[in-house]
Formats: sequence, structure tokens, C-alpha cells
Amino acid sequence: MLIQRLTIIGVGLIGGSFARALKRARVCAEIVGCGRQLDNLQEALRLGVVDHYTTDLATAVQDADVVVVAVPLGHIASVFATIRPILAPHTIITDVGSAKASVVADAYQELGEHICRFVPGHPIAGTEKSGVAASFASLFENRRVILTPLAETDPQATALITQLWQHTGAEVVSMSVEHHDEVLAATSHLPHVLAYSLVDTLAQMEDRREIFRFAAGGFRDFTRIASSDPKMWHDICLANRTAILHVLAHFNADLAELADAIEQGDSAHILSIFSRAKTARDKFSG
Ligand SMILES: NC(=O)C1=CN([C@@H]2O[C@H](COP(=O)(O)OP(=O)(O)OC[C@H]3O[C@@H](n4cnc5c(N)ncnc54)[C@H](O)[C@@H]3O)[C@@H](O)[C@H]2O)C=CC1
Ligand SMILES: O=C(O)C(=O)Cc1ccc(O)cc1
Repeated sequence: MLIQRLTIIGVGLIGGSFARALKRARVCAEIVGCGRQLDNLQEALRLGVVDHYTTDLATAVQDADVVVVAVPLGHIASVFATIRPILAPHTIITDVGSAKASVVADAYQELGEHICRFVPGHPIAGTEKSGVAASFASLFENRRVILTPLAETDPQATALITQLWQHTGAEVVSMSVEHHDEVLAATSHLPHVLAYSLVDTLAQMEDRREIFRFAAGGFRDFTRIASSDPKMWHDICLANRTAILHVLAHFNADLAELADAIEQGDSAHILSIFSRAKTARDKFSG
């Protein structure tokens, strides 16, 4: 066994999938789940995702070798503050939050002397669903996990968290917190903002026109992620607001340029934008 006791705070889609993948790999002797919703924790036990559960954070982290914080970004600071006095001197702490600068700021503020065993992390894998019932063991297979270790982070802590993720089938990469937040603002946060905004625009038109009734596959492909948890994405938008606003401004300028080309009937310009995008998308999916 790689570790004896792993505690997961927030046994939802990501925490639950991580636990399932590690159980399948048989690398933890015991997985303890902690959360606030009793029915979700009971479901986690029934599904065999965790070996025990508790709603008490202090009990959950006692004697843990590794604590994984898998709650929405807006709850991370309070979780860190609550567990700090109970963490053992050897306990390694990691998280799975979708933005990293805010989590790192929370960690510096709340984790005190435990900062040297904090390994910030983010699996680039998920779905639009939430809760343990939506979790599955293969979620991280052949997907990337980004770790953004701090100057203070003990390399042995980073090595252990890297090994755990590798056991889920993921490829682990390291980068700076700033680079992570810029890249994810563009590739994940902006698409979610656009999907929510598009569906909201159409939903408000719907009573006047039968828009959703006649929507085709393209609409389904483009808007699946607008079914994601609004609170989670609210937290991500506020946590990574600078990088998101930066890429959104860029996108707004490009969209205005496209609207202008359509208005002018500028075929060459429209075709050049669409062709450039198709080439980029085909290369990405290939
Ligand atoms: N959903 C996705 O596709 C991905 C999400 N993430 C990140 O993972 C984290 C968790 O997201 P999901 O698993 O999707 O959410 P989820 O809603 O499925 O699970 C979160 C769990 O945390 C619990 N929780 C909330 N506040 C708590 C608190 N104060 N103390 C203890 N438990 C608490 C909830 O009851 C819930 O069971 C978020 O920070 C998100 O940014 C990262 C990658 C992908
Ligand atoms: O549902 C999808 O396709 C996603 O994009 C899931 C996702 C959501 C949040 C993340 O931080 C990473 C991945």
C-alpha cells in the first residue's frame, strides 16, 4: 500500500472519482469521506467509494496521511482554517480546484506551518454532472492533471501526489500558478461562460420563438457544459476573474470583427476566420 489513510473532503464528482480510481488501483488501505450532505455520504458508502464517512472535518483528518480537498472554490478557505489545528505534522494536503491562485492565497492565509506539505492540483477532466452518484473510476484515464507546487512545497509531498494521480491513469504535468490560471481561463472558463450566456440569451427569447424545439446537434454539442453546477462556476469566475476578463475582452473584440464582416457581406473575411478555426479544431481533435 502506498498510503494508509486517505481523507477526501467533498465526495462529489471529482472527490468520488478520485476515490474510486484509487480503490481500483489498491493503493490506499483506507479511504475516509467527509462532507456536509449526509445523503451524499451514505450513497458514497453504499457505492463502495469510501470505507467510512463523517460530517465532522476534525474527525475526518485525524491520522490521515493525505487529505484531498475537493469542495467548490468558495469553501476551500474555511475547510483549510478548520483542519489546520488537527492536521498531523506528516499529513500531505492537496486540492482539485479549477483555479489555482485563489486556492494558493487561501493556503498561505489558512494553512500556517502545513504550507510545506500543500500540493495544489487540478485534474483537467470532469463532466457537467455533480455528486458522488455521477463519479466513475475511469474519469482521469489518459487525462492531464496539473500540479502547481509552491516554492515551500516539500518535493516528497509533490512526488506522492504525483504517484497517486498516476495510479488513476492520468498524466501529471507541473506548471506555475499564473500560467495555469491563464491557460484554463482560455480553454475551460471562457467556454463555460459563453455556453451559459448563449443558453440564457436563447432561453429568454424562448417564449417568443420555439428555439429549443428546433435545436440541432450543434446546439447540443456547444451547450452541454451550460448544465454544469451554477455555484461551482460562479466560484470559478470570481476566483479567476482577472484572467477570465482578459480572455473575454479578446474574444469580444474578435466576435465584433466577425459581426462586422457578416454585416458587410465580406465573404473573404468570414471564410478566412471560419477556415482558420476549422484547421485549428481539426488539428486539436486529431
Ligand atoms: N466538475 C468538474 O468537472 C470539475 C471540478 N473541479 C473542481 O473540483 C471541485 C469539486 O467539484 P465537483 O466534484 O464537481 O463538485 P460536487 O458538487 O460534485 O462535489 C463537491 C462536494 O463537496 C461538498 N462540500 C461543499 N462544501 C463543503 C464543505 N464546506 N465541507 C465539506 N464538504 C463540502 C458537497 O456537499 C459535495 O458533495 C471544485 O473545486 C471544482 O472547481 C475540477 C475539475 C473538474
Ligand atoms: O464537462 C466538461 O467538459 C468540462 O470541461 C469539465 C471540467 C470542468 C471544470 C474543470 O476545472 C475541468 C474540467
